[in-house]
Amino acid sequence: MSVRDLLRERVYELLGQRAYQAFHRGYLRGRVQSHTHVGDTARYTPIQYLPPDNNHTDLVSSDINLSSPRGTNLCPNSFDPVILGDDRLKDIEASDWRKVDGVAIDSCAPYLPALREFHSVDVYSSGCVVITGDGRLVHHQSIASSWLMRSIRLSKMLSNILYTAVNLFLLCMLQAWTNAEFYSAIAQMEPLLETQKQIIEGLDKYVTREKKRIAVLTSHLQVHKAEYERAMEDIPDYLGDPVNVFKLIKRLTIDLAEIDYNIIVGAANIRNMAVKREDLKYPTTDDLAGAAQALTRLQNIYRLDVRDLADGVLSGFQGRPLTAADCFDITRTLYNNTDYNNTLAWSMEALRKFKEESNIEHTMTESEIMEYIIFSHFYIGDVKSALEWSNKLLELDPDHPEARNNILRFEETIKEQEQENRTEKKQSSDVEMISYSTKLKYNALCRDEKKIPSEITKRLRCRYLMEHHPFLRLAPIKVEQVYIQPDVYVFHEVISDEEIESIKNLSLPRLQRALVERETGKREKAYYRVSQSAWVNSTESEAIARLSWRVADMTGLSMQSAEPLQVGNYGIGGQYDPHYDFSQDFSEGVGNRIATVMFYMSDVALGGATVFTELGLSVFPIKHAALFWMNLLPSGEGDRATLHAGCPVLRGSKWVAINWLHEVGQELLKPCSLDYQEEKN
Ligand SMILES: O=C(O)CCC(=O)C(=O)O
Ligand SMILES: [Fe+2]
Repeated sequence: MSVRDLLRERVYELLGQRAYQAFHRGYLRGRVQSHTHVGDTARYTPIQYLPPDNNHTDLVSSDINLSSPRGTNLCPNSFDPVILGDDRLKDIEASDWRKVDGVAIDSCAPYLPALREFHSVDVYSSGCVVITGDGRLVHHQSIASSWLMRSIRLSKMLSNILYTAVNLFLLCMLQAWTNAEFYSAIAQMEPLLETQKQIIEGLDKYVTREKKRIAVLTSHLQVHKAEYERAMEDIPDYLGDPVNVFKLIKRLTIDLAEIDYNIIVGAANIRNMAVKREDLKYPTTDDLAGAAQALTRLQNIYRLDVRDLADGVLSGFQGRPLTAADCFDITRTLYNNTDYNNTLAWSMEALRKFKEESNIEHTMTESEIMEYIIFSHFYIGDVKSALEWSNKLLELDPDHPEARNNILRFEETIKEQEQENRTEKKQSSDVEMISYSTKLKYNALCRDEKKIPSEITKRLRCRYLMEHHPFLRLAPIKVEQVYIQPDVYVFHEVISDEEIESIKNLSLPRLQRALVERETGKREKAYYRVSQSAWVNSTESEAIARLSWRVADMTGLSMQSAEPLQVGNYGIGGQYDPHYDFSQDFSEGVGNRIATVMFYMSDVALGGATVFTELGLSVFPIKHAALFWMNLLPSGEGDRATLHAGCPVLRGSKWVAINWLHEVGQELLKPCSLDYQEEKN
């Protein structure tokens, strides 16, 4: 097949009947080009087919991008045929240069769909030259320019829509935020994986679209640069060539329109991304703060090295290391929480990792990390170190806008401090609810470091409980005594897998951040109780009703005044600081909480012990078991030896179900066939 035949065939294929006729009528000349594909952008290198009689063959751009803005390559093949014959050029020069009044045809239609959509003219195609329905050739600048105008209007419209979409999105998120908290319960985290899945899918599509778009823009950029360089070599010579003039105009009209269109498409892509998010659940900055605090809690209680944590090592478990960006995000969150000691530790890690990750493009800079180091030093009260780091910062970034001022400020502060002979240590804003010695005991017990005295351990017994119900004669309960006076028991295998599942399922949709009662009587969130809980009633499910009977059998107490079952789930770092279960005020109605029965509905891979700080007792969760103790002395007064806590979960998820039994109904009963603990003097 001759090149000309090939050309004819391609013209027909690409441009359809009308163009084919035009071609035959001699309106079209062309040349076949070889091509290579770079991504989605085809680059064209002319091969020789130059009709000997035609002096204007160079009019064809040799570097045209054929990708459509919507990502479909409308012209995947190597054809770029719109060449004006001499006679047609004359036509154009004479009159119709800027007029379009019919059907346009040419080689390639990068923004054909847009033209179709935004123009009432039936545009078949577009390009540097169009052939009108009656066979006239016109430069289609008029299409391009009116389209440009529309693009501007459209882009304004799009940005308005985008703005509204973002607002809507934020509104929806706000609505979701009002009742959702994620970090405080592992069970709440699962929907976030669905969110992540949706983000992956949306982002994947978005990135693919954007890559195509950027490829188009990149290709334009390259053409612009190359032509500009060529022009700069000899401007009069370049502009003296009419072909160059034409091409320059073309680039600044049609090509520019395409560039503009691609930018608008980018905005539309973003809008589509945002809209998809409405139905999903998103954590908030409070969750981020909670998760960062959880990490520092684990660090403090389990004596974890920040460096280990940053490298993903959790008490010997090798997990995923954190990146410099992760460490920096933790740094910022802690700083916002005014936790300057931990900010310092994490900013140092961020800096270390930043230097290690020299091959990664970071969104933060080394200077920014150093700023956090400087200010955490300053707020801790170590102004000398703040000064030292400010000097380092200035060395790194001599134009840093703040460094010099900070140095002056720190130098002055140091002088003042020396004069006053004092150093001001700023404290973290957290108010400790428990004494420092209790905190230390709590931490040690969480690490399982304390041992109960041998005079207690040697008296502890394990036995089968059979006496409270005839049924127990057939299936006695295994009771392990873990402390004496106050008596603390573990009942083994007292809740089945089916019961656990049914209770979890019932409570899952109701889980909410657990609250604590303030002195004012108001129930509020508190950093010292980080978990989520839900109340479930024995009338709601057979499993709960059964459990309630079992509690009565196990303890020998009445359930007459018991509270509904409280189901709790802890997230990573979730905990409950040392507290009493009894109320310290006079309790009316059903009386005070006389006893606690806590079912463990999960094992916990690491951490999560229930600890009694006054007793030196740590009980690690064993799935299917229940912990039982009496909170009140026989006098009805609260037993302060029952001060207890739930340690932070270091790895895994902790599920508990707690029954608090009240005084009313117990008058004639004795618990567990054992005596109340002795009243202490
Ligand atoms: O989770 C724990 O181990 C203790 C929980 C507790 O003491 C409570 O919820 O009152
Ligand atoms: Fe408790």
